[in-house]
Amino acid sequence: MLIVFDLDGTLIDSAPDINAAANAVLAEEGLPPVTLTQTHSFVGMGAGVFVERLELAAAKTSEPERLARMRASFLQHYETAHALTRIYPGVRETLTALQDAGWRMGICTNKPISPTRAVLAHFGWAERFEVVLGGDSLPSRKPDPAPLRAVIEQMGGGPAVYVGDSEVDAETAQAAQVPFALFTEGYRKSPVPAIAHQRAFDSWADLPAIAESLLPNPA
Ligand SMILES: O=C(O)COP(=O)(O)O
Ligand SMILES: [Mg+2]
Repeated sequence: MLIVFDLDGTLIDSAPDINAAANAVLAEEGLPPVTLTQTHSFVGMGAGVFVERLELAAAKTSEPERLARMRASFLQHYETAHALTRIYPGVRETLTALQDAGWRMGICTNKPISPTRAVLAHFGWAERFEVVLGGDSLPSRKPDPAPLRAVIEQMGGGPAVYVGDSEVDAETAQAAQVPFALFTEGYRKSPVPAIAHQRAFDSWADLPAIAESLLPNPA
């Protein structure tokens, strides 16, 4: 029994730090800041797309040189951006409950792998997840199913469940043919019914039963 998690907006509420890193980059360029709500809407497709969206929102234009500068600076700020990040309520307890119930855990995120590892270490989770793939770990990233498939394969295969907060996660799970549990309190942009999912939840305490229900019935 494998359970694979998305990271930003699913296990952790990292948008306040991403927002602060984004606004530090914008300030360096003499550009106006973006709001936390705007940051929510830019997250999901990895850091490269995030900075593209950021530049366009703040400058209204895209300039290759500025974009390259902003990307490099963003990654630098991102590396240590933990102070405002919080684990969602109930996540720690639920991870322990899942482990006790025999689930093995992995992460499939579009966050670059270096800040991913840094934030996991910050929360004492450096060893918590058996396999962790970031948005730049493979040539493709979500919604391509390859990273999710790779996490499952590297964990040895078998029945798996994916847990995420976004349209991108839903699309990834569907393409990988992995049952999907949608955490509704993250950074999704669409109403819950518009996002393909098998089960939805807003309280982490509900996840163990939901995950169980998503496994294929024993023959
Ligand atoms: O960094 C992003 O764009 C999204 O990260 P996530 O895949 O963990 O939600
Ligand atoms: Mg997410």
